[in-house]
Amino acid sequence: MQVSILIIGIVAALPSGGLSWSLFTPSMPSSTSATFNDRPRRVHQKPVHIQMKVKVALVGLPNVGKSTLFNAIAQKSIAEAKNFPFCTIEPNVTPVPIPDANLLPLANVAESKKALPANLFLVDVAGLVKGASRGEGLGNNIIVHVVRCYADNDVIHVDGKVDPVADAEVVNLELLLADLSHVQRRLEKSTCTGEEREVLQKVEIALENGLPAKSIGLSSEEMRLIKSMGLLTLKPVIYAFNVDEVDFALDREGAMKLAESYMKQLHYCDLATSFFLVVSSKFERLRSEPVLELDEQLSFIRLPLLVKDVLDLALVYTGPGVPPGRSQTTKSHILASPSSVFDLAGKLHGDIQKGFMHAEVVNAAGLIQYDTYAAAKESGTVRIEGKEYMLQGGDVVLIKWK
Ligand SMILES: Nc1ncnc2c1ncn2[C@@H]1O[C@H](COP(=O)(O)OP(=O)(O)OP(=O)(O)O)[C@@H](O)[C@H]1O
Ligand SMILES: [Mg+2]
Repeated sequence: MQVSILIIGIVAALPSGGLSWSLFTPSMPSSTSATFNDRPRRVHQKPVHIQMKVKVALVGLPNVGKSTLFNAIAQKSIAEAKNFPFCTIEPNVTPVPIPDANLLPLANVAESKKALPANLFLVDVAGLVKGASRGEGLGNNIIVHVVRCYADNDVIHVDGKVDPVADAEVVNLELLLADLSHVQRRLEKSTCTGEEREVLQKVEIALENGLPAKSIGLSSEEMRLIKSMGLLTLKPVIYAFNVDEVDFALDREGAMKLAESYMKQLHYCDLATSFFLVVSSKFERLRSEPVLELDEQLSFIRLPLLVKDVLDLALVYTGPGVPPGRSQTTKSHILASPSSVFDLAGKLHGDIQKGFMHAEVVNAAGLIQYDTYAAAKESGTVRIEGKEYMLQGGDVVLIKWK
């Protein structure tokens, strides 16, 4: 079995509009920093409504390593990853747990038998090629665009040579064209009127000029009007530059710098809402259990964490406080943002929402200071909230219902 690495670094567009290094490899100097100053900055646009089931699509040219990365992140050999283009035809989907340092301590406090992390759903789609825009990635919340950087001559490249920027642009253009044809089809319909038509006309002009829809700074109201179309270029993008594992092991900083320079050369890309990682997807040291805790050795698990940050997902917990014997599980949930405690009750069970009386709420970090839920309650750390209470990330919730 080959022992190899997959290490990730990120240059992320911060909500402030600036770009800064955020590196997770311990050997990288924390002072490393870079800013893209050569493009106009736009305000980071967060998606307004997130589904409970968060889907992450891996897109890219054929044979760039999407399925290999999919298997590495899922820690299972699910997708066939072989050295020939269009190996993947039907999409593969797998749940991927979001690593969460709070979950096991909370399960201890709750005396739960099981700890269930919140999952993202990773979707490995067929390779995209020039002129074949079919809207892959529709229905997903975020796109992870896998770009081949590894040079291995034995692995076939659809265009005969490895050129990360040219490859990424082919895919970006395909995403733009898929949206353009989608928007134009909608505009042809007589039912497309008023404000919706105005927004789509704006989007059409942007797309015709090679600009992703998200780059034009649509308001939340405008986003809402066209949300059901699921336009690809409105979704946040994480570029995953898939590099040779040996090169990356020898010079991580060099690989990061190179990836950063690729980002700067992209045209059909909105840098303000784009993020990148450097990965070496040929990671074959699979585990039998999903990875729940952060582990620097297995730093590919940073991808789910980055997705969580980019989509601004809040995690809340249930389980602690339920009398031992009744609940066996401490569970983490991804919330649509913003969500009330009443919404969460509905997600748990219709009867719990129907019979909702009040909720006990405590912050996870506060609760794990105590040995038991009862001790936290006695100390006054646990609050009582009504159904309008808007949940905060890190809330531990016990719903009282009749
Ligand atoms: N970092 C890497 N270094 C070297 N080889 C790699 C790397 N990542 C993937 N490969 C190899 O590239 C080939 C294609 O990988 P994979 O099947 O994952 O691509 P894919 O993008 O899913 O392709 P398709 O679109 O055809 O389904 C495989 O032989 C895989 O082992
Ligand atoms: Mg594949």
